[in-house]
Amino acid sequence: MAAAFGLVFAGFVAWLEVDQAALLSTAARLQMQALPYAIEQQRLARNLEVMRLEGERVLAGKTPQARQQALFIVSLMASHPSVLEQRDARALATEAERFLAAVARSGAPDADTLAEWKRLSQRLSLAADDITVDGVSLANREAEQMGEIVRQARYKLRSVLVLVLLFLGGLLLLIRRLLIRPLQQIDASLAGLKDGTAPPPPPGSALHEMQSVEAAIGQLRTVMHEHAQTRLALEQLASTDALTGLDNRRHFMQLAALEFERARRHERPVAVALADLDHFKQINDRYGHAAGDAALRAFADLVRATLRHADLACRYGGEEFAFVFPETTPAEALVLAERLRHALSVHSVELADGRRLQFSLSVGIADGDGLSLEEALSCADDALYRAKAVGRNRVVLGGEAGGGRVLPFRADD
Ligand SMILES: Nc1nc2c(ncn2[C@@H]2O[C@H](COP(=O)(O)OP(=O)(O)OP(=O)(O)O)[C@@H](O)[C@H]2O)c(=O)[nH]1
Repeated sequence: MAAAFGLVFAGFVAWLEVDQAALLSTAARLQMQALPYAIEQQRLARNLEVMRLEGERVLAGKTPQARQQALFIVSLMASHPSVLEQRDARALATEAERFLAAVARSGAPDADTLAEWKRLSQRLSLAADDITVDGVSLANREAEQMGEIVRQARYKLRSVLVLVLLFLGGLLLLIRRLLIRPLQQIDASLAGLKDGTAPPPPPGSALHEMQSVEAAIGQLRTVMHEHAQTRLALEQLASTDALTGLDNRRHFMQLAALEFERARRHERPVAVALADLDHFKQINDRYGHAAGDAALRAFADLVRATLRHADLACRYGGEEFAFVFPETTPAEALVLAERLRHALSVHSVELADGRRLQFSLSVGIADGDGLSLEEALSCADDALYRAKAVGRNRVVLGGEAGGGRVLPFRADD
């Protein structure tokens, strides 16, 4: 496009240069020929006019001296180089000079002489007019030609201006299509690349360099997406118990500490619980380790289905599980734990050989109010110990909330 524009533009410039040369040569002609010619013709016309006027004086002269003086000037004009150079003027001037010389010699003119002079005078006057017009018309023609060249040049300049505007408009459109829009798309893609989910910029540019950038962003997106997936997977691994899918103990302790801090700051209730599957060793021994694993997974599913979304649950270790119940009083925690215990008591796990396995749960609960997380867990551990001690498959509220007593909370299954 730039090359085409350059060619057309150069053509216009060359065209304008032709006009400029024509203008210069016309101006030179006007200066060197037309104006001197006009001045020469003016001089000739003036001489003929002077001849005519002096001829009038010859005819009107009262004395021979006056007529001779006027005739002398007539002769001077008739022999002027400007008159002699022009054939028609010279002939007319000679004719007038001879006629006036005769008149000057003969004295007072008669009617025929006056009539003859009148004709000669008219011819002199007309010749002077014609010569004046002729001199000016050449200069006029040259001046008109210069005006025409200037007018043409103005049209051409306007055409060049329109061409330049069209080129600039086209250039802007191209820049927008090939550079600005792809850059905006690349910018949007870069802005959304943080999580690796941003789509790569659609191919928007015909420019090779821009396509390379777009392709690089597509690759970067893929790498970042994989990186984000890997990071998520690692975070999951680092915070989740592989067997049950519940939070692991380390992650649980972090979340629980935050929850305790929040409850303490806002003076809100919070409760904790420790749960232990009963006689789990027997399950392993009787049905095998895989059955024990299946039981642990089934219990985790039950936890997820039974507890509220805001409750925290983790595999605390082995067959032991820990819970934090935010915004929950000890009495409400008892209800929650009992709901879980009851759900397990009516649940059975189908083993690989088709047999169904049933097992129970003991839970110790503690009020977190005024305690640290560790203190509350220790209190719940005591309650769990008591639940085991008084027969298992029950929920026990420990600490002061339990009134210093073991409170078996066992519903009828
Ligand atoms: N299958 C399986 N068993 C586990 C896992 N973790 C711990 N155990 C077993 O769980 C059993 C826990 O037994 P104990 O601590 O004696 O307690 P228990 O048999 O449940 O008896 P109580 O707690 O007093 O009711 C051990 O035999 C462990 O090997 C596990 O991930 N999978």
